[in-house]
Amino acid sequence: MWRLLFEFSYKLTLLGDSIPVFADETKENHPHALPEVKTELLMAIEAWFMDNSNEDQRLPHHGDPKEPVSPEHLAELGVLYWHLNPNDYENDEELRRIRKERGYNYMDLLDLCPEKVVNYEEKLRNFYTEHIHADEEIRYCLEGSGYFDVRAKDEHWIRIWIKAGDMIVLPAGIYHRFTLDTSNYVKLMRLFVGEPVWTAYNRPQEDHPARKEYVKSFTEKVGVALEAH
Ligand SMILES: CSCCC(=O)C(=O)O
Ligand SMILES: [Fe+2]
Ligand code: NI
Repeated sequence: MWRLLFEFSYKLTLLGDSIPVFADETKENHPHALPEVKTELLMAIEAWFMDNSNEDQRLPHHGDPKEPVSPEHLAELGVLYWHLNPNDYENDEELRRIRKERGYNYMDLLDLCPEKVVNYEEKLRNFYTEHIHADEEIRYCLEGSGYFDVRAKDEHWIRIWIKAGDMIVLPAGIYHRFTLDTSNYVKLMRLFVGEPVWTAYNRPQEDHPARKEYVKSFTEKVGVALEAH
């Protein structure tokens, strides 16, 4: 049953444009507007404000009460999202179109497990150290799951749960970090424009051009508090 629903929602996304799927956008701007229940199926990504506890980073860290974050809110921070079919990524027209439109001509696969990654523990520690990049960070989850945390207004962390089929773009200059969840495994496709540069600049980076540009582009909507970061 759920598998059917999933496949249905995936087919619906194929009907859409190759822009990120947002619930409101689907409802209001498109001629093929979908009823509420189907719209919810399109909102495959789950995101929420994190609590402040120092417990295991691989736990969900929901607030009490839970505070979900919408795809529109993520878009205001410059975070983009698509849901694709992870079982056929080699022939996926939707992926091809996104890559073409956004110039993502480089791609590789990262299997995040101790057997396949040199300095596994150290890499995981670095991923979870708050940082920025000079370019977009584009990740497409093919298997497993994990958390991307991004900084929002007033120093709050938003936790984005990516699972198979979720593709996200973090804009250049956004403070973020990554951790595995309790499933302890993720397989990611990494995309890039041109020769990849994975350099991470740990916070603080207020004078980094990408940071300045990010603050300039995204403060209007998220408020002046971001400037203090
Ligand atoms: C495992 S990919 C996510 C980690 C990260 O932020 C990065 O690679 O820069
Ligand atoms: Fe990163
Ligand atoms: Ni559409």
